[in-house]
Amino acid sequence: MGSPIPVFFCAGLRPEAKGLCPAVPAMAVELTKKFSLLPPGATRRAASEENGLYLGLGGTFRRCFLDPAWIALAFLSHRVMPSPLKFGFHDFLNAQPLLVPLEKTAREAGFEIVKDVPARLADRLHAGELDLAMIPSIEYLSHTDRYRLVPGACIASRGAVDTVLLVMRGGVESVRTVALDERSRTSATLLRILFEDVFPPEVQYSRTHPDLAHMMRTCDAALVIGDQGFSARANNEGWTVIDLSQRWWEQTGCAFVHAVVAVRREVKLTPEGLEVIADAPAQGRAAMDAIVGDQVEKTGLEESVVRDYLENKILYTLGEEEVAGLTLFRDLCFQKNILNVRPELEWASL
Ligand SMILES: C=C(O[C@@H]1C=C(C(=O)O)C=C[C@H]1O)C(=O)O
Repeated sequence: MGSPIPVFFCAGLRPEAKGLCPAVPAMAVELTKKFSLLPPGATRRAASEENGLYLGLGGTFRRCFLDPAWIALAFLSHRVMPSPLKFGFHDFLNAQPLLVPLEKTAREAGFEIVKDVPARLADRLHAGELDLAMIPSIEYLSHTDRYRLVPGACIASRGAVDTVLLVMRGGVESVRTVALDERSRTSATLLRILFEDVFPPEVQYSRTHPDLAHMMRTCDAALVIGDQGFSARANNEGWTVIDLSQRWWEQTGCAFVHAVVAVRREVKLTPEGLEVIADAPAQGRAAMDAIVGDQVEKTGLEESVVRDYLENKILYTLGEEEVAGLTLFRDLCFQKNILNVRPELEWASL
């Protein structure tokens, strides 16, 4: 039977929904919300039945049939079925091996995927508009009082990542202005950690739209992340390009964790929810050929580039080495007064 039942139940047991009733706006809203849990076709099935009760659908009511046996089942499933949790995720190329499997399993795990760029996801999670999200790791570290870390999945790298790039017109000593990709929080912080003592002290930072040509016209250097990183190397006008993850690796010998899944402390994850997140890296690996094929078509990049990036450059499992890298990043942020406390990493559990 599955998830359609609660909707029938809601409609059926409300006195105002019985018979050929007029639309009751409040009820329509409630039912419409529940529809996000319905598998495709359920509403059509409901609407095509004869001789029954009326079901709210997008502000109107349609006739549907209600079997008494469904009522009992519906009663039980209705009681245990929560509204979907809003799960924010960025849509960069690097996220696809997690996003593709998560989008497949989201509904049954009780998630609704919401896409945005990393910095906006962080703001939306902070505002309570999202329940959990893949956010820049510095955002998790800055708000450990409000979030817990979800085990299993992350966006990390060990050595060159190819897409977190500092682009400079001249040498580091001549950098006075740096344009920061406005979608980034972690890499902007990593730049400070790696280059604060190397850039001249008067260096000024500004957040801008990630258009490298414009950034380089208006500033001496630019920080770009995500898919724009690929064009930064291709359209290089004699600029110096430094891979920040490679630099981090050379200086620390540690993995770097760019983004993590954080859940608001007041949000309870279900065992299924935790499981699909922890399982996403393996599911992504299993579906890699199809993901690479789709992304080659979507991005126009060479297959070898996409495959190397997704299979070798980006790491998706939040394992021990990634946690060690995240912990070191936290400690350095604390030393540099970017964090004013040195927070413990606290995990989301059942
Ligand atoms: C590796 C990358 O990591 C990204 C860097 C982020 C940041 O700087 O805040 C956020 C999400 C990550 O996906 C990349 O986008 O190239």
